[in-house]
Amino acid sequence: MYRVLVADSISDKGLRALEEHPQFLIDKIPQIDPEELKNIINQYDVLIIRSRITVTEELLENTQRLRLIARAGVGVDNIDVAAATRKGIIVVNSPGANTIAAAEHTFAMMLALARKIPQAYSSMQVNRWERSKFQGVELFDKTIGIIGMGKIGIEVAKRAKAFQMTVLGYDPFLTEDRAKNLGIKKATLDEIAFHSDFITIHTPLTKETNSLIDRSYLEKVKRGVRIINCARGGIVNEEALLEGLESGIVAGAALDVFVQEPPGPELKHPNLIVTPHLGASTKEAQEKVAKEISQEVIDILEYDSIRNAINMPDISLENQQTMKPYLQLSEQIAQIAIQFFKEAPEKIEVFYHGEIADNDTEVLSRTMIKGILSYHLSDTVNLVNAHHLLKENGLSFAVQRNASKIGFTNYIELKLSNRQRSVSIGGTLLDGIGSRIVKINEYQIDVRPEQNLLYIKHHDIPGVIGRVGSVIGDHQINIGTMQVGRSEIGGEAIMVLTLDKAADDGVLAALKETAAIKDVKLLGLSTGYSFFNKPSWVKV
Ligand SMILES: NC(=O)c1ccc[n+]([C@@H]2O[C@H](COP(=O)([O-])OP(=O)(O)OC[C@H]3O[C@@H](n4cnc5c(N)ncnc54)[C@H](O)[C@@H]3O)[C@@H](O)[C@H]2O)c1
Ligand SMILES: O=C(O)CC[C@@H](O)C(=O)O
Repeated sequence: MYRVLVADSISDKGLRALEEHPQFLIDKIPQIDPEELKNIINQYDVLIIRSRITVTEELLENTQRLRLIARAGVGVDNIDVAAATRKGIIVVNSPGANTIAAAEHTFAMMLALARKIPQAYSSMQVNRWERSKFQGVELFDKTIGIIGMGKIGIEVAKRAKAFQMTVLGYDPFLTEDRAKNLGIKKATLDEIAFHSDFITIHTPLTKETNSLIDRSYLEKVKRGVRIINCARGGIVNEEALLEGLESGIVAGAALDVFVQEPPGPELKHPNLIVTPHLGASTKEAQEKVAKEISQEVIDILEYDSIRNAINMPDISLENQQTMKPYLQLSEQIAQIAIQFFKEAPEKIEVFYHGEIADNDTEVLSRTMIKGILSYHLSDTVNLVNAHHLLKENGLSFAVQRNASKIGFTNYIELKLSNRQRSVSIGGTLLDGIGSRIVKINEYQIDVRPEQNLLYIKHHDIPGVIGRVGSVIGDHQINIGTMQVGRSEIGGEAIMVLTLDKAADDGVLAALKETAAIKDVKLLGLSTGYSFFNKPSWVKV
């Protein structure tokens, strides 16, 4: 059972799938205050929020249990994603579900601004009839500059075209071809300033976009420009905007988002219209975001399938079946390799060969890192914080990929090294047969990775195999399979056995007494695979 805290007002209809799922127990506290949240967060596996709650590092310090923060919406600027990543907590959002709502709100704001509807309404509320005071402007034949041509920017562009506006778009990822297909002109930020009658922003708040529309930008705009911000507070510098409105350079502005929400009383001007962060607030969008988030929570926790994580690579439900055996193989390769080390390795190198090299293998790499680090750090390591813990522990990491096959359709090799030693483990997935460990250092083998492997390094002389068999048999342990690999006849060789139960110290000591045996190691492997170390934290 997973416990879920819904700490914001989220559509009940959208949450239905989660509520009806037998594995999830949901508490809804939509108006929870930060102090209460801090006190109870450690009781939950999942936190679902909108933009009201700020998830800080300090809040996360109060939980060892939380594994997933789900943002019912797009912006994750109210979540300290870096702190969540360090703690191994997945952060997901629901991009796209509120795109139409935000694009329509932008248009509602633009029309209200052009026709001074809020001002006219307020005037009539005090029994005035001021027809000439509220003369507006048309959108028809005007130029609109859209900064940020992502999902919402594109929907705004389509609607602007329906109003027969000339559309200029700026986005670092907007290509000439894409602009042409959308029927708009690709422009620079300056061109948008020089030519636009309306400027609307649809970017996230980043270091680059913070105060993007500032005093110096407003010096370049066309006098009488109208500015709309339904993206994030702070992209339009609020003081510069008030100055622009006061001087008349800016004829009007519409803000749905603010540096501080709610904003202070100083953010007022007769030509400034405002809404309290309503861009995503439609019945339809709220149902959609909640439905998407519910499904994501279920998919991640029940099926290890990830779609919209901010701090994890995607692994869709569709390719889950293909990937799962590779995930398990990667983890087992790492577990074998790390058990050859007394001191931690300093360097991790991963080689992907064959068809697998053409795929996004990030999740496999993270699985190997997890397998290596959790040997010492136990279940504090997961796929989310794998890279962070790797850096924190000073290990270097490199990946090489080569689509050409080296004997197998797919081949994964992991090399761990430090100043004392270097170990390479290779594995593959054989069609219809399953996973195999096919290389240990310079030795070719063919071993099915099972829970108990016994590795023996010995001189390639007669009698060793018989001696090993009888020692293990004397200890009442059944041998499943036995594989030998040697570099040259009469030289050094290895033997890898699968055992039905783990060999105890007595077996290992007896084997070590055999003169021809140079090294003996019991390699314990996990069987079954999951992103997290579930048993330790799934509890109600
Ligand atoms: N007011 C609301 O309630 C509401 C609702 C939904 C989304 N939003 C906000 O709207 C914004 C856009 O959302 P979206 O779903 O379209 O996101 P998106 O990721 O689809 O698009 C954002 C676009 O901004 C572009 N961009 C990033 N940096 C840029 C820069 N420096 N200059 C120009 N373009 C830049 C990106 O390349 C991307 O194409 C986000 O900030 C989101 O949080 C607000
Ligand atoms: O939760 C909300 O209503 C705001 C959502 C919006 O700002 C977003 O980024 O998706």
